[in-house]
Amino acid sequence: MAQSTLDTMPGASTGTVVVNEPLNFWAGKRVKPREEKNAEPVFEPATGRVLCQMVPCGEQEVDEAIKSAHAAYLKWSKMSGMERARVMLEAARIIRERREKIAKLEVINNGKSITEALVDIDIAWQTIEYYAGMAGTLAGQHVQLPGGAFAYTRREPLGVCVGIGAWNYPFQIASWKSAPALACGNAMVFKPSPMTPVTAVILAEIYKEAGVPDGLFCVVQGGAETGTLLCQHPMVAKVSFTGSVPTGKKVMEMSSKTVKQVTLELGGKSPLIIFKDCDLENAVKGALMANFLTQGQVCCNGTRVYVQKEIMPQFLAEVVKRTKAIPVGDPLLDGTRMGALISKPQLDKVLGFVKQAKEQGAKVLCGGEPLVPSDPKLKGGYFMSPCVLDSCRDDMTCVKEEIFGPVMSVLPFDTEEEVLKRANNTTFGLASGVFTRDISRAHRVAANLEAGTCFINNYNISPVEVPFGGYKMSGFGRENGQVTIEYYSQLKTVVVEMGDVDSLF
Ligand SMILES: NC(=O)C1=CN([C@@H]2O[C@H](COP(=O)(O)OP(=O)(O)OC[C@H]3O[C@@H](n4cnc5c(N)ncnc54)[C@H](O)[C@@H]3O)[C@@H](O)[C@H]2O)C=CC1
Repeated sequence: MAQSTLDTMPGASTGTVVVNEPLNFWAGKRVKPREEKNAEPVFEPATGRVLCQMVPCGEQEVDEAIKSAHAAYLKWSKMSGMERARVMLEAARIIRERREKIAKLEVINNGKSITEALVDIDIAWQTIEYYAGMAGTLAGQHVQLPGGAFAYTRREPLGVCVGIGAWNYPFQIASWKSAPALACGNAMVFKPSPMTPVTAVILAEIYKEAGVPDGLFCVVQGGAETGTLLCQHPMVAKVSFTGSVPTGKKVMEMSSKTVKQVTLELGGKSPLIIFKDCDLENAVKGALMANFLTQGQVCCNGTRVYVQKEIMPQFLAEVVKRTKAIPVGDPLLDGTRMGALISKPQLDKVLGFVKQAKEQGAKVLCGGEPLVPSDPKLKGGYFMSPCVLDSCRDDMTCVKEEIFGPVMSVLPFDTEEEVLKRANNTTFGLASGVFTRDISRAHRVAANLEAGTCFINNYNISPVEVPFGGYKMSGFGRENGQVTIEYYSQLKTVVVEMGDVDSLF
């Protein structure tokens, strides 16, 4: 078996790691690309250096991976929930044991701070542990019918599921999708984003080491073409996708050809509403949490910050002071709180949003500029200073579109009724938040916000036990929580006659 990247990167620091191991995984091992001709460089965001080559899988490779997953599915789905749970708990244990190394590799490929990456890896093993716990609880129902007849339901897996991931949470997304899939008895073929190909294969190695049948969790590398092959493959029963709205629509359309089930976790432009009766200190902290995690590249970020007029001056003064104090730099250093954006095009796109906001009349209170850290090895990195925009209006591009970078847009409001209307005036509906000390108002606002999640007096808390997913064009289906079992399983009804057939003919 090829060496794991984790073994080849001892003492890794920013600017030193090169990944040479094959990044595909099926039939229980890393698989070299068939041909290298479409290889694309993958960059280390903190330095702009080439980290590895991503070689997309073609039709034959995708087919091999799916067939290998199907063979594993036939074995895995026959095991009891408790048997599956034991293997999954072992996988969770191994991840926990290697959390530092996995987190480091994630940072090197993604650019986020090590502090955040460690949290991501912890959430990953917790997700696997949580769904391992649920595997043994999967059960049907018994229904008594007339004349001694009865029916029962069996909760059965779907088969081979496909996971397609985004680049902002590479290892965590792979875990969020695979854990419930595997708990229910499915197999999964996962395609990471072409920009973050290096950690999903570590998860595949760990599942293998924990004892899943060969092929149960496969990784195929590639971009849109490989994703299309996965969505079109007749042996795939379900696609769970995380990414942008336009790609989500394509995934849904392609999956409809063979009536595959689909879960879509798409983008957002979530509102965070701060009332004058809030605890201001907590509201400011909440606004920072809502905007600046993972350099602002988070789908559920609360990027439209509505602040009641009376407290606007105090809010702005405090939020700007704290935003300016965020340590931006080498993401592998413990003291860093903001690393590099994912790519040069993403950085340019975000800076473009800031420029346009200024043209449309917004006031930059801080940040919004390219940043070159003093450490010379970081001079080619994709850094920018976190930005707070004031004097925003609902019709500005920065308030309407998902920026996916560290840019907070602040908007004033007068009344609850007015702010609810404005907050809901969007095609997105992933998340929302409210800060107030008035308990009735908090729940009334939560009930009236059109979004899959509402945070009261906090923001961006996503424990595995609670469902996560969107309203409106932010998608459908859920990840995490008990309900996700329903998105990775199907019910079979078995009707049992105990007497004679009462035929009408
Ligand atoms: N809501 C979220 O969590 C995310 C939102 N985004 C938004 O999307 C923008 C573009 O980022 P991308 O990574 O290009 O997002 P994307 O939506 O194009 O890509 C997400 C995943 O889908 C795959 N994919 C692309 N085209 C496909 C197709 N035709 N069929 C099947 N799979 C396909 C990609 O390879 C990747 O794995 C970002 O700037 C950001 O605004 C990006 C990532 C995550």
